[in-house]
Amino acid sequence: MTNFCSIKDVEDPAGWIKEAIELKEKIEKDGPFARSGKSICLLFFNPSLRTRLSMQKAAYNLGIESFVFNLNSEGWQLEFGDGVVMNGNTSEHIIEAAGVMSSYFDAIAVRAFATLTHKQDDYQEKILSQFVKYCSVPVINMESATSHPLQSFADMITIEQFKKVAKPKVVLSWAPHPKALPQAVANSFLHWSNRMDYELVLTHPKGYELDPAIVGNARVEYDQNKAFSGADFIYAKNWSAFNDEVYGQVVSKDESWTITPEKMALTNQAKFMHCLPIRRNVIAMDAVLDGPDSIVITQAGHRITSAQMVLKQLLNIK
Ligand SMILES: NCCC[C@H](NC(=O)CCC(=O)O)C(=O)O
Ligand SMILES: NC(=O)OP(=O)(O)O
Repeated sequence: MTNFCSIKDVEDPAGWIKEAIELKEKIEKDGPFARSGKSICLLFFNPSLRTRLSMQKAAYNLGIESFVFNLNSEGWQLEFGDGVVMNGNTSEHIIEAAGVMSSYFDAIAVRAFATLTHKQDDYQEKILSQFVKYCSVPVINMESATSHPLQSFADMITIEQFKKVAKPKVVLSWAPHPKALPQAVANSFLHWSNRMDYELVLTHPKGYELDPAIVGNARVEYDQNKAFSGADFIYAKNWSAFNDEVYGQVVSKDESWTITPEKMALTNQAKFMHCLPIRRNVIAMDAVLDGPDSIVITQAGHRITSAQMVLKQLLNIK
């Protein structure tokens, strides 16, 4: 594996889940690895709590030094265009920035959210692909325009930990949000769960259809109550519209889609999941988040489990 940018970089997701749990258990038993002499740069164009801290903790557990760089507030404004006359606001080209950082570190991890205004740039992964192109060391996706594989890998580890039947019913449900959010988490969740042996259902209001190529074998059910019936896992997430004419827009804030205890009662005592951060009483009610079936904290804990596996593989840590 040369990069970790999407599920395409992972041949055997089920094998990875197993190995990630073994690695977690080994670290819990034996403590952190000895210093490896390796180092990683965590580059953020957007805010983060879990991704930043879980990557740093995973690096610490593997004896890797991590350096955080909040590029928007602390770095030069980067230029990504080819052949641009740089007499405007951008001070440094990705060509030099990536070249220099590759000479300092053994891997570069990047968080760069979708623009939500330029669909083509977003779905061609304009920013992440430029890092892949110009970095000479592995690149790790810490949530790009269209995917968040570290999150989905953690989500699959969590489902495997909590599932009570061999083939659980897993429901990805849209929920309302005041702001326009990316499709990355939902896309990645579909990428990964399509590779698992799940009964996969996607539910959202009309107008929130996702890329059909990514939806894959998930069954789309526009009636949220029907989707929830008999579910073993409810994964809530908001995303903005994908369709061309309304790309990146909030086309509905329908409050009837908020996850309530009444809706959870339709399920097979489903576990409640969300990638966090979550808007309480908008995405899901307090009673759901504070109830016994919410596993969001364990899920966030597995961000370390997944990050450890990715770093160990990419940096060849023994
Ligand atoms: N990395 C996890 C989610 C990040 C982002 N959420 C957000 O921007 C929420 C912001 C807010 O609630 O104000 C998203 O949906 O892709
Ligand atoms: N779930 C997730 O990626 O959280 P952060 O945005 O806080 O990193």
